[in-house]
Amino acid sequence: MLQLESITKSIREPNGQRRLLFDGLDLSMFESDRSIAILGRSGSGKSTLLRVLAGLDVAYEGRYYHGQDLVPQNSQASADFRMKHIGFVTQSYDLLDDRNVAQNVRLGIAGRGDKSALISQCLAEVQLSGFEQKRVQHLSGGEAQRVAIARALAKRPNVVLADEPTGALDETTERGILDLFADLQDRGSKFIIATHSETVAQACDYRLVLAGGKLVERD
Ligand SMILES: Nc1ncnc2c1ncn2[C@@H]1O[C@H](COP(=O)(O)OP(=O)(O)OP(=O)(O)O)[C@@H](O)[C@H]1O
Repeated sequence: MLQLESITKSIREPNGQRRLLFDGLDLSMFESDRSIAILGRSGSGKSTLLRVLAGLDVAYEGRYYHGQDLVPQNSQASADFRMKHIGFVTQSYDLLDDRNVAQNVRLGIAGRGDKSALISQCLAEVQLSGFEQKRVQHLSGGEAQRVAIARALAKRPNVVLADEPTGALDETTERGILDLFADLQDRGSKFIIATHSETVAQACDYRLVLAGGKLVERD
């Protein structure tokens, strides 16, 4: 369903030298896969990999397929691809402070018109019914995380990418988010999660480690 083939990407270090971040990296997520954890030490490229998968970073060599289609490597076409197929929960949630919860979830839905029923349904899915009018700066970390997830789910994406989704949360809240992910997977959503958390990794079907510019399987 998603396939990265021989992805190569280099970055420029602060000292001006180029470093090979991805060195012929391959990744396959099949229709039957529910969740993949991407592990690896800090700086190994996990967030960059998610940005490539989201079509946000198109500066790479190699091929990225979504189904039979090659994912485009120009910004406008890859933005269309992302809007259609990918839900992205970033490390910092990226909620807009000057809008309420419903308006933030609305940002994840394409097209015009009243989407309030869909917004309420998405909020119900993350156990935030009734939060529509709440200002985002009044949310707890766990609630903000769930609004970011609701926004990612609103377009009914093929895949949800989550970057360190429980990094700033306590253990109980982390458990709640993982239960929510499991529930969403039961209902057909697929997840690729970059994480340092062993708890999150163990909750995923597959664990891959990003090291030396490639993904290798871990038990
Ligand atoms: N656009 C860019 N230009 C230059 N360097 C970049 C760019 N994007 C990322 N990097 C560098 O690439 C390396 C990988 O960064 P990335 O954030 O993907 O790592 P990570 O594995 O997610 O790290 P962490 O676990 O700390 O979040 C880092 O050294 C980072 O500074």
